[in-house]
Amino acid sequence: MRIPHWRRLVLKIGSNLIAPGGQALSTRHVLEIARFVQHARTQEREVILVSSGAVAAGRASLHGRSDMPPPNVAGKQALAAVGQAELMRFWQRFFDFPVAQLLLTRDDFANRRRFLNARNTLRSLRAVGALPVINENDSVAVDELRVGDNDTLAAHAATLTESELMVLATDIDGVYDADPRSHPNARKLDEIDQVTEELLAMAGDAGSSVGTGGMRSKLIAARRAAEAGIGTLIIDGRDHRTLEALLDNECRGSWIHPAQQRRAARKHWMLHSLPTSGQIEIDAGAAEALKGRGASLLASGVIGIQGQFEVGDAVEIQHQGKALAKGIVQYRHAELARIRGRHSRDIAEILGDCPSESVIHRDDLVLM
Ligand SMILES: Nc1ncnc2c1ncn2[C@@H]1O[C@H](COP(=O)(O)OP(=O)(O)O)[C@@H](O)[C@H]1O
Ligand SMILES: N[C@@H](CCC(=O)OP(=O)(O)O)C(=O)O
Repeated sequence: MRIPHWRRLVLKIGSNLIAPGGQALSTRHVLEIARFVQHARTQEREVILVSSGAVAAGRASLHGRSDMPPPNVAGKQALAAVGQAELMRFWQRFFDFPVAQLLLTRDDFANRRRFLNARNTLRSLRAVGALPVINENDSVAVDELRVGDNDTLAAHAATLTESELMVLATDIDGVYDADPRSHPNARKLDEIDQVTEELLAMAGDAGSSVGTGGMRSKLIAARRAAEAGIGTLIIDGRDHRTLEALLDNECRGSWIHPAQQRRAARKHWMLHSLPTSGQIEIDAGAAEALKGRGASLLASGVIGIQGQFEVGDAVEIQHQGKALAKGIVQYRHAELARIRGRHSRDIAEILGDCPSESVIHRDDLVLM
C-alpha cells in the first residue's frame, strides 16, 4: 500500500533484529538496515535510529563469567552500560559518516527546556551529517523515570525530530489479528485506521527475554505517534524488499494512519490559541526569506524587540509595523537584544554560548 512521501523518519530496531535469539549483536539482519540508511541519504532523506540491543550486547560481552551481574534491575543496568558502548561501535562499523549517541529518558521529553535542548542537539547533528542513534539511558534511569520501552521512545523521538514517519522494524511482517505464536491462522492487518482497545487486546507481549515491548507496546507507541500527526509502519526489518519498498513510499507491513489534520491543527493552534509574549521587528531581507523561502529567522534580520519573553514563548513577527508571522523563540528577550542584527557565528562570542543558530526555527514558524 502507498504511504505519503517522507523526507525524515525515525527507524526503531528491536532487540530481536539486532541480537537474534537474545545472543550477541549480529550483522545478520542489520546489514540490510544499514544499506537502507545509506540509500536514503543518497536520496537526501534523513533517518534517525532508535536502537535497542544494549542489554543483549552487555550480556553477550560478559557471557560465561562467574561474576556476571544478577538478572535484577541493577544487574540489567550494568549490562546496558557495558553493552551501550559495544552497540555504538557496532553501528559505526557500517558507515563512513559519524554516528552520534543520544541516551534519553522520560524527563528529556517531559521537561520543556530539556526537550528544546535535545531538539537543538539533533538539529546540529543534522547540520554535520551525523546519524543519531538513540536509546534509553538504561544505566542510570530509575524505573519511575524511564520511558520504559523503545517503541514508546521511538514515538517520542519522532516528535522530537519532527519526523513524518515512525518505522518499527521487528521480526514479524506486521500486526496480526491475534498473537501468531499462539494462533497460527491469524491474519495480517495491512492498514489500521485507529488503535482501539479491541486491537490492543489482540496484541501479545515481547517474544524475547531481552526485549521489553511486544506488539502491544508497538501499537501503544503508534497511537501516541498518530496523535502527534505521525504515521507508523510496523515492518519485518529482516526483509530487504520491505526496506527497498519504503524508499518508494510503499508499505509492505502494517500502516497505522496518523490522526487527521493534526499538523494543520498545530499551526492553527500556534496562530490562534498560543498567547504572544512579545513582538520582533525584522528587516526587508528577513521578511523576504520568511515569506519567499520558508526560511528560519536569524538574528541578523532582527531590528527591534518589544515585550519580555522566555525561550519557548510565542512572539509576533512584524515587518514595517505589520504582523507577518508567529513563531516560538529560541532566545529570551534580553539575549535577543544583545545579538540582534548580528551574524549567527558571532552569537557564541557575544553570549558565551550558542544554543541555536536561528532565533525562530522554520518548523516553529507560521505565516499569517
Ligand atoms: N497480534 C500480534 N501480531 C504480530 N506479532 C505479535 C502479536 N502479538 C504478539 N506478537 C509478537 O510480538 C513480537 C515482536 O515484539 P518484540 O518481541 O517486542 O520485538 P522487538 O524486539 O523487535 O521490539 C513478534 O515476534 C510476535 O511474536
Ligand atoms: N533499551 C533496551 C531495549 C529496550 C526495548 O524496548 O527492547 P525491544 O522491545 O527489543 O525494542 C536495550 O538497549 O537493551
